[in-house]
Amino acid sequence: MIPLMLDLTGRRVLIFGGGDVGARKAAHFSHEAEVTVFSRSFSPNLDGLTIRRQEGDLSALSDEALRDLLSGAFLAVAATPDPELNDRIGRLCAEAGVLFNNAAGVPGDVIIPSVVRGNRFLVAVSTYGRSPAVSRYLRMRLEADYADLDRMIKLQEEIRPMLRETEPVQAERSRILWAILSDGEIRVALTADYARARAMAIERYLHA
Ligand SMILES: C[C@@]1(CC(=O)O)c2cc3[nH]c(cc4nc(cc5[nH]c(cc(n2)[C@H]1CCC(=O)O)[C@@](C)(CC(=O)O)[C@@H]5CCC(=O)O)C(CC(=O)O)=C4CCC(=O)O)c(CCC(=O)O)c3CC(=O)O
Ligand SMILES: NC(=O)C1=CN([C@@H]2O[C@H](COP(=O)(O)OP(=O)(O)OC[C@H]3O[C@@H](n4cnc5c(N)ncnc54)[C@H](O)[C@@H]3O)[C@@H](O)[C@H]2O)C=CC1
Repeated sequence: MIPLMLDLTGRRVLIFGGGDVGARKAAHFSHEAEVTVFSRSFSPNLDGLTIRRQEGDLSALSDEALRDLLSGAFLAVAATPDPELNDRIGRLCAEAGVLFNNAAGVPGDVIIPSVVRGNRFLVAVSTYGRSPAVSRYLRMRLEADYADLDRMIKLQEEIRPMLRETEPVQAERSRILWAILSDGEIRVALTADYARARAMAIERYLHA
């Protein structure tokens, strides 16, 4: 498995099965991709999402009809509770060259990770499918322990060009940026008052 960050704007994503799991997978994609959920029934968790719904029974569909559904899709997720049905969708995806994620059955070529997202960063966590609970646990730990991360990135983004003006030696610029990153008092200030943290960083590390 190799991690990638993909821009799915305008790409078609198909979710088969609209239960709570299908809804979570749909939410993973629907803020960017064109998501269609094909299912016999639809979880209330789908209600707030920007998706297309297509109602129907997958077991009644021929391979030909399923291939038609998949045509033009970038990625498909099988999230029905029937592993045989999910695996059949997976085989058709492999034939058609459509990326495939299986919520229950033979793993596809895509894993949906736990995601920590800020305005300025993105972290994705996987356990290779061995323990989704651990992925979730790590996600929650990262969210709790690095609540100031977005602001730290903003601070680094602001300080870097300032440093380029005042400090000609790259190794020294790097050392200063690391010192700001590991300054506990700046980290604490960042959670409460960005301007104060910024002033502290400039005072301590740029005017030294
Ligand atoms: C392989 C994978 C396939 C895929 O890509 O979907 C997969 C598969 C399976 N999950 C199962 C169970 C649970 N999954 C969750 C939650 C999440 N599952 C997610 C991803 C993945 N799940 C992929 C691997 C990710 C990795 O590599 O770590 C997350 C990260 C992302 C998301 O879904 O959005 C999201 C957490 C989001 C977050 O909160 O951050 C919980 C809830 C909980 O933990 O409370 C439970 C119940 C507890 C438990 O069983 O652990 C079962 C057994 C079903 C059964 O027993 O019937 C299977 C099937 C199997 O194992 O065969
Ligand atoms: N990958 C993951 O993250 C997780 C996977 N699972 C597994 O995912 C599966 C789905 O879980 P839930 O969403 O909770 O189940 P659910 O029973 O709530 O929802 C299943 C959905 O699939 C639809 N469906 C079932 N058969 C269909 C068919 N032949 N044609 C059209 N639609 C059909 C149903 O109408 C329903 O909307 C379960 O097997 C579960 O074990 C469970 C937890 C996490």
